[in-house]
Order: sequence, then C-alpha cells, then structure tokens
Amino acid sequence: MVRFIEENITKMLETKIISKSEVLYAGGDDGDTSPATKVFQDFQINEENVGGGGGGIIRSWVDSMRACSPTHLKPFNNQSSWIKEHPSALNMFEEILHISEGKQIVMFLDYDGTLSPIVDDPDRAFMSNKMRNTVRKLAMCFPTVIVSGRSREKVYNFVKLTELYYAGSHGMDIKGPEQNSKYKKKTQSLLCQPATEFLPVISEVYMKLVEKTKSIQGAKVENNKFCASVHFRCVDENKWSDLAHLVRSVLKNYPKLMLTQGRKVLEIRPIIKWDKGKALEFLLESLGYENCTDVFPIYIGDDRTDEDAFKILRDKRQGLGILVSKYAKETNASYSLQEPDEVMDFLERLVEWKKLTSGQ
Ligand SMILES: O=P(O)(O)OC[C@H]1O[C@H](O[C@H]2O[C@H](CO)[C@@H](O)[C@H](O)[C@H]2O)[C@H](O)[C@@H](O)[C@@H]1O
Repeated sequence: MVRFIEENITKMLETKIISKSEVLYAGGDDGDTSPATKVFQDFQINEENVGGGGGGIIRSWVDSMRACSPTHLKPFNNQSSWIKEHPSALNMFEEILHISEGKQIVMFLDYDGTLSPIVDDPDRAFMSNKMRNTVRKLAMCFPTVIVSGRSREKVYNFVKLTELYYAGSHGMDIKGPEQNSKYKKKTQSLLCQPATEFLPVISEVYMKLVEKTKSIQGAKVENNKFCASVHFRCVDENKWSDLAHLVRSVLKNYPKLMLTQGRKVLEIRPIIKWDKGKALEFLLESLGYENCTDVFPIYIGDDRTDEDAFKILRDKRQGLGILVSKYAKETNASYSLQEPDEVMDFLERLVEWKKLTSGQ
C-alpha cells in the first residue's frame, strides 16, 4: 500500500493544478508560467482596473471575508426555499435509510463546527465526551473518517479515538486506524501525504506570517503541518484589510501556495490537485470500495472546504452530503443540520438503527 501511495504521489505532483475549492489567491510574481501565476495575473488585471497597489486583491479578499461573516448571512426559516432544497437530515432520516438500504455506509466527519462548536480560541475547540462516545459507537458500526483542515496530530488530540481514520491538513495527511478497527486488515499501513515536498515552505511561511501579523490585535496563525491558517475571528473588522495586506505581502513570494477561506480564517496551502474531495475518493478506494455501487458515503461538514467532498458525492450520485449551518448558503450538500448537537442526534440515530437491524 505504501509503495502504491508513493507512486501515485509522484504522479499527482507532476500534475499540480489548482484545487477545486474556492481559491482567493495564488501567490507569485516571478514571471513563472505555472497555473498559480496565471491566477495571480488575473488578479493583477483586476488591480489595474481598480487602481493598482494590490487594492483589487485586498478588496476582493475583504469582501469574501465579510461575505461569510454571520452578520452578513441570513438565518433560514422552515418555510424558506433553501431549507426545502436542503432539508434537515433529522427530518429526512427515514428517507436517508431508505436510499442507503443494502449499501455499506462509510462516515466522513469534519471536526470544527461539525463535531465541536465554533469557539474564539482554536486551541480550545474541545469536543464533548458525549459526542466522543457517539463517534466511538459510530465507528463500531461503520468505517469512520475525521476530515479536517487542522494537522492530523492536532485533530487526533481533540478526538482521541484510535479506531478512526484521520485526514488532516485538508486531506493532505491521511492515516488509517492504529488499532481496534474491524477494517484494519485492509488499511493497516495506510498513510497518504501527497504534499510532503511543501513541508519546509509551509513552515517558513508560517513563521513569516506569525512575525508579520504580530501587529494585528486578535490575529492568530496556526501551523497545520501541510497548510497554515490565519484566524481573524478576534480581529476588529476595521483591521481585516490591514491583515489581508500583510498576508498578501508574505504570499506574493510563494507561487506554489494558494489562499482559500474558511470560517473567519484564511487558509494557506500548496497548489496541488488534492482536497477533501480527493481524500474521500482515496479513502473509499483504500477501503476497497472503488467503483462499488453498494457503498454509501455520508459526509458531514460545515465549511467551504467541505464543498469539494460534497461535490464529488453529488457528481457521482453516490451517498450524500450534509451541510452543518444555521444560515442559507450555496452548497453542493443535499441535506442540512443546524449545529453539532443535531449532528450528534443524527449519528446516534444511525447507531441505533444499525444495532436494531444487525441485532447487535
Ligand atoms: O476542516 P475543519 O476541521 O473545519 O478546519 C477548518 C479550520 O478549523 C479551525 O478553525 C475554525 O474553528 C475554530 C475553533 O472553533 C475557530 O476559532 C475558527 O474561527 C474556525 O475557522 C482550525 O483552527 C483551522 O486551523 C482550520 O483551518
């Protein structure tokens, strides 16, 4: 398995392209003609249109930062067309069971905002013991993967369950269970790290970002191993543009990195054709479900980066995506849940149903 992964990593790195998730910016101003530079040139054209000096880029970043801020989003009510198009997975539970009938369910769970509530301090995003117990029971019923933008080590330290699969750094760091998994035999040596060549550059950029953003009160930079995050949840909205300027001043020297956005966070990652959707496909393949019609992946997530996985499922007409949100958002998910407590209820119901039907 490890050799297979190494061969594929080489192929993947040869075909570096921009990830499908929403790219705000790709760094670089060195005349290189890589796809990253092409994106940068597009931004330069915009800059000229609005007067140069990076104003265009920064304005579009700040607009995007504002667009996903709750004060600019509308909560849905039960009559809205959004909730009709993305009904509650709890209300539609029987229907979900019906469409998954006879198929092997595989669970994919994002961490922040899905298993743990969003909090101001990313180091204190603890998961409740109740949720941990639910996920433990879930993993006894179905193969279960935690997919996160955080480093694999960090998300493991929050979840602390050895029997799960973990896909950290937006899927760029995948590892199979250490022990206790029914599925262990097939995935014992599972390790996939398609962006190892970027480790030194991410670490360098992380240190530069820490230094540069020191002056912005409330900004926090997080090293997620194969990617980095610049948090602006605790930064005054008037300072968002200053922060964007500083981040850009670092990124412009790194043509092989790009910027995407999550919930009050700017995410810096390598430009490779790899994202949470690719991680989902890779894991299904590793579990032996490639091209299987009798597998039913359920992916639950709250963030823009989860859209890559929702889209894969939608395009393949396989399984389903569930968006965790209190707000109407454009999404490729089919169903919705409002918050982590509802996620827990949904997972509990799946466990109960599995116990009943398998006589456990
Ligand atoms: O893929 P995810 O597991 O959802 O990771 C995305 C980012 O999650 C974390 O940040 C988010 O949660 C924090 C704690 O609740 C919150 O303070 C922050 O505003 C959110 O964006 C994580 O800290 C980031 O590194 C991830 O990129």
